[in-house]
Amino acid sequence: MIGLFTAAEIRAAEARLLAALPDGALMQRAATGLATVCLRLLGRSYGARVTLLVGAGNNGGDALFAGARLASRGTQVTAALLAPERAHEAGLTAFRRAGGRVVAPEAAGPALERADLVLDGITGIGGSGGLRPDAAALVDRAAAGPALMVAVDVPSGVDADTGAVDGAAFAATHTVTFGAVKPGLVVGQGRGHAGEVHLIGIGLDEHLPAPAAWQLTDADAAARLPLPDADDDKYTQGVVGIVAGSATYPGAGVLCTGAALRTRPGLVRYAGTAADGVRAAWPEAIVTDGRPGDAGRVQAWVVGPGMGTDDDARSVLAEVLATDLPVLADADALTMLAREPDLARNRPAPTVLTPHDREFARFGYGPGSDRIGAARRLAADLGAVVLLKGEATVVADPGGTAFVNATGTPWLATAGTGDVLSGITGALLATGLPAVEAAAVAAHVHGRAGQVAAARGPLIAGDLVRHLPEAISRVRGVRPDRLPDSGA
Ligand SMILES: NC(=O)C1=CN([C@@H]2O[C@H](COP(=O)(O)OP(=O)(O)OC[C@H]3O[C@@H](n4cnc5c(N)ncnc54)[C@H](OP(=O)(O)O)[C@@H]3O)[C@@H](O)[C@H]2O)[C@@H](O)CC1
Ligand SMILES: [K+]
Repeated sequence: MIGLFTAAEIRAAEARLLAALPDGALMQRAATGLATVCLRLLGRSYGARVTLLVGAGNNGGDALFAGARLASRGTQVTAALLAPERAHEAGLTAFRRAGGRVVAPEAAGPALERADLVLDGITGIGGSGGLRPDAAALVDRAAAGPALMVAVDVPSGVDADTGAVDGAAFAATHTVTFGAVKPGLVVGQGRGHAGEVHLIGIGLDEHLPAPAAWQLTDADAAARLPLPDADDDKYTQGVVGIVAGSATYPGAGVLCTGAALRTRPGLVRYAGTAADGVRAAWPEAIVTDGRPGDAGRVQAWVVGPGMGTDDDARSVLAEVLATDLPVLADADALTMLAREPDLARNRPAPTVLTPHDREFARFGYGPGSDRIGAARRLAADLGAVVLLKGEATVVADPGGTAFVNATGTPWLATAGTGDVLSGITGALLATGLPAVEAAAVAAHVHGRAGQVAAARGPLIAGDLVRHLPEAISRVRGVRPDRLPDSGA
């Protein structure tokens, strides 16, 4: 798992490390790693053109030292200094000594128009709020040019902790970040501004606290996806119950049940008024048009997608939440829970809520630009796991542990994809995974399914269900055309 660390946590760790190192050593580590990534991206040093945007802090110092390294290898490097009298002194000396050229921001136009790569060293973890006008103007000019855009540590104008962008910000294609990945690089608007993130180790790890926020890799997700073994039967691999869809709108029931089936628990039961549609689509499911209590034993429930919000729906929701089983509540169930949050508050078994922004807002919290903070707050309030959907979906548990999903794609923003996510999550809850992990792994797999489906063309929700087996195999690192014979 990849730990995500706030600016305050990084500063505290840096302070401990700095005390043990000679002056400037840490910045040299950062600048060396930064110059190495730039050279790799440029593909050459001699004859390449690089322009630095340099602020008055240590972020500018990193850029100047990296610029010095590039200049000494034959790259033409120009630095636009936003505050010449306050630029990092040792960095500027090294830069000039290596043959770097310095210009005022107003005179940076030609250097930006000709640059192969622009290095953004305006602000890093010390930045706050929207970029000031002079910095914003420089960033705008850089964006108009043809260069590869590389951010130093954090794209300037992006909040390192939350990913919030309040005004102008550097839109990077690559971000070279030091010591640890910051949440703001992977969540909210920051994710889109950071581009590909390159982590440079500077020896911080042993000084960092235990992370409160994580990103899963494929290997982390794969380790949590159960594989059947010789002793398993259909009841030992998890039985999930689905309450979704209606007689008039069976679609949500069909998608949710299909997604649960294709996540491969032992058994999927369906209870609800979309029974005919679900039965026709999925002969593998055990279907009743009765109430959840008529469905037979399950180990987790999914309730909500397309079920409506009338009195019947409310009483079915209450019945499911009154069980001592894990429950995933989505869509119409969230609308009802926003009115009556006590139904979900502090149940004896885990509850997972999966709102998108508008559903989240009905609980009265925003979510605003701090998506991790918002998910944590609602989770703590309700004593439930909250999965806040987005391009980078956030999962938080009541204790504050959070996961930011890395596999999202904008193609997932279409009708029915939420029903699919609910089915996947419910199936994983039924296998006994801790609820916060079930939700995080489900978001990961759902995103991979989106990527697999989108690679074939514009996707609809049913494509996600069809491609789930391939997505799960890919997460496991198995190429679908090289799957071993079953039983091998
Ligand atoms: N500690 C270490 O050893 C190591 C640290 N490292 C590096 O240091 C970075 C942190 O450096 P830092 O603390 O100096 O802050 P930094 O990110 O340069 O920002 C301060 C500057 O931003 C400016 N500014 C602020 N808001 C602004 C706005 N809205 N719009 C415009 N400007 C704004 C602010 O202006 P001022 O308020 O002073 O006028 C000041 O000039 C870190 O991200 C990493 O890159 C690495 O080398 C590893 C070793
Ligand atoms: K920066």
